[in-house]
Amino acid sequence: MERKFEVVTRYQNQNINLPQRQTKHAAGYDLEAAEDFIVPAMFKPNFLKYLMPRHKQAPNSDLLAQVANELTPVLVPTGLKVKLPSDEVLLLVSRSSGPLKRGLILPNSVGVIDADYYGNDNNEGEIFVQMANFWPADRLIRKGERICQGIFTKYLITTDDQQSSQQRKGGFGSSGQ
Ligand SMILES: O=c1ccn([C@H]2C[C@H](O)[C@@H](COP(=O)(O)OP(=O)(O)OP(=O)(O)O)O2)c(=O)[nH]1
Ligand SMILES: [Mg+2]
Repeated sequence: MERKFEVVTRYQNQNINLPQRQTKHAAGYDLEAAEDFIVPAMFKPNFLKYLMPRHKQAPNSDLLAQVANELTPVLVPTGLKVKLPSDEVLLLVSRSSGPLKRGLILPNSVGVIDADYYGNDNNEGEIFVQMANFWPADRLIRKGERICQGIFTKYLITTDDQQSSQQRKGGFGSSGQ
């Protein structure tokens, strides 16, 4: 059974590089952003004063809505999908330089790319990297910037596992809350 990255249809002919390992024994395949993308700052100075406990006035609801909107992590497109043997998973993890040099983190800690995500009816199995930026200024990620690394591994199931044939229909909450 194959294990390989492929470019999704909507990014064909757009100079998407397939992930590579950087050194002979590197465990991670570095994934690049498929386009320029802004990761908004999580903590904007003008928001912080409203979130501080000593602030006396009730927070303005418009501002709170704006804060909630802007604090939402973004999904950075990679333009990639991954074909996997059915007993394997691709884990997206941070590069150690991400938080240190760019203020960028994966707010979901580890992105889990399931084998049955590949080719799903909803989005073809396109991999997105969930990102947040803890520096106080918005951050422009450039197309081609290496934003995380993917680690292939096997997963185990319980001896009395009940799952049989449920088809995956997408990601990011497709199976419900
Ligand atoms: O960083 C990520 C995490 C997930 N996914 C895709 C692949 C994965 O197979 C699917 C579902 O991920 P997960 O099971 O972690 O999320 P969920 O919230 O449980 O969604 P669902 O209900 O669709 O399983 O979303 C990504 O593209 N990037
Ligand atoms: Mg899930």
